[in-house]
This record gives sequence, structure tokens and C-alpha cells, in this order.
Amino acid sequence: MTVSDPVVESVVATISRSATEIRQGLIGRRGTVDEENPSGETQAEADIWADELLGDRLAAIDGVGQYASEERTEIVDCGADPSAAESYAVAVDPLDGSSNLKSNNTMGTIFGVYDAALPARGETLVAAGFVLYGPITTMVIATDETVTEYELSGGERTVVDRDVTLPAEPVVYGFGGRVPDWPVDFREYAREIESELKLRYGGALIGDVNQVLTYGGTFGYPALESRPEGKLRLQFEGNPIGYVVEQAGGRSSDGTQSLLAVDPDALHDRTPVHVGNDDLIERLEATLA
Ligand SMILES: O=P(O)(O)OC[C@H]1O[C@](O)(COP(=O)(O)O)[C@@H](O)[C@@H]1O
Ligand SMILES: [Mg+2]
Ligand SMILES: [Mg+2]
Repeated sequence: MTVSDPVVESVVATISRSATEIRQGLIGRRGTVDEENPSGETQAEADIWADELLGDRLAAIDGVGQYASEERTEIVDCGADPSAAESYAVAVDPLDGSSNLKSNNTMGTIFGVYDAALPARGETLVAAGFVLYGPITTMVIATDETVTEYELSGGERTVVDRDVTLPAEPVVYGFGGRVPDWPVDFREYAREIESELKLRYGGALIGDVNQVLTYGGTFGYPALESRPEGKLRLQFEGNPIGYVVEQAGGRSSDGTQSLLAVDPDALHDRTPVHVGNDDLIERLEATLA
């Protein structure tokens, strides 16, 4: 099943066709390099390699005006004006959860297609989604029409769910950061959730969010005492994941409002990230108010 907008379909098809190559290319690239990404984090060889592979291919698509990635300081100008009709800006986290590479646990690739020049509000997204490198390589794509899940094999994508919807009854939760570093009000909320749901935290946003999409519940990487802006990046992680979960019938929040309403100051802004069932996010915002 293709996406109706031809430029968005080219972006999605490029990422899905590259996924098998990226998965294979992780072998032999599990080490770290003596470089940091714009967020000041040590890069894995695979971070840089996946970014170069995706950057070259996505920047070459007619209708992609800008390419930006968690691994690059600057936005790549791809020629077309992203605010012109039928021209978009693509923001990518080439390898999400790369700290899981060493331990051979799940990782992902996250993308957002913005109908605005970057950095942009999530409300300007026209599509977003992710590839999950799990036992099976799957891809979730959200547009303003629906959320679709595919299995990827040999460069092709096969629909496995045409209407991904958050289950009404929450089952799992996962919260990042260290408990002593959680602000008291979040700790209070976490205690309540811990008494109601099952812990599922795998250290890769994509794997943890896919648990929430599959079973219902909530994932959060909260504001920390040591880092009030949280760890995850708005353009490359918060907005795309917030868009997917909201399109799947759930909610997103930075603790006070939908992630998609957050006004970015800079391309690599971090934000607290919370996604999941409506009432869980409502309780979170009430607790943090
Ligand atoms: O290692 P921590 O503090 O649990 O953080 C895990 C979080 O960091 C991340 O790995 C950050 O993503 P990157 O690996 O793309 O930098 C998220 O995927 C995950 O949710
Ligand atoms: Mg990431
Ligand atoms: Mg990453």
C-alpha cells in the first residue's frame, strides 16, 4: 500500500528499501568513533554510516528541500524550497537506540516529513514513522489518513496492519532516566503507573514505543533534575513519535502540551517526551501542573 503523496511515497520507499541494507550494515560497525553528535553524545560507527547512506538517498529525491539528522550539526539544503508546494523537509534519526548496538538489542530508524523549513513544529508534519530492527524488520508509517504497519524483506514492504490503533486498555509502561534524577512530581506519577502496569523498557525509543502501540500503555523520557529539557530531541524523535501515537488514537506531551505544539528554538532542541493512552497522559499533565 503506497502513500498518496508522491514525494512522501518516495521518502518512505527510500527508507524502507534502505532498511535491509542498514540492518546488514550494522555488522562490523558496532564500535564507537572518537566523534560526538551535535547533542554531545559519542557516535557509533553505524550512526555515521546510516546517516550518510540515508542522507545521500533522501537529499536526491525531487521535492525534498531539506535533509536534517540527529548526527549532523547543520541542515542540508537539497535545492527545493521546503515551504513551496509539494516540497518537504525530512528529519531523520538514522539509528535510534545505538547504545543497544553493543548489547545486540532493538534499534530503529525514525523519520519525519515536515511541510515547513526546519526547525519546525510537529503540527507541520505530513508523515512520520519508524523502522524497527527487531526479530523482524518492521516499519510503521503515519499520515493524516491512517497508521500502517509493514514487514520489510528484500527491499519490499508488506502490509500487516492497515489501521494501527492504540489498544484501549493500557498494559505496559517504560520510563527513561534514573529514579533519583526524576523530579518529585514525576516520581509520584511513576509510582502510580508502576502499581498498575507492567515494566517494558528496552533502551531504544522505537522498541519501547512499539510496545505501547502494540499493547497500550505509556512511554516517557521525562524532564530530569539534572536535565530539565530531558534527553530526546524534538525534531528527530519527539515530533515523529508524537505524530505516530496521536494518529494511532493516543496522546503525546512534553509534560504540559502536545509535543506537536512545541515551538522549536534550535534544530537539536531536546524535550521531555511522553506518549501513550489518553487518560495516562492526562494524569501525567495533571500531576506535573
Ligand atoms: O540510555 P538511556 O538513558 O536509557 O536512554 C535511552 C534513550 O536514548 C536513546 O537511545 C537516544 O537515541 P539515540 O540512540 O538515537 O541517541 C533512545 O532511543 C532511548 O529512548
Ligand atoms: Mg534516538
Ligand atoms: Mg540516533
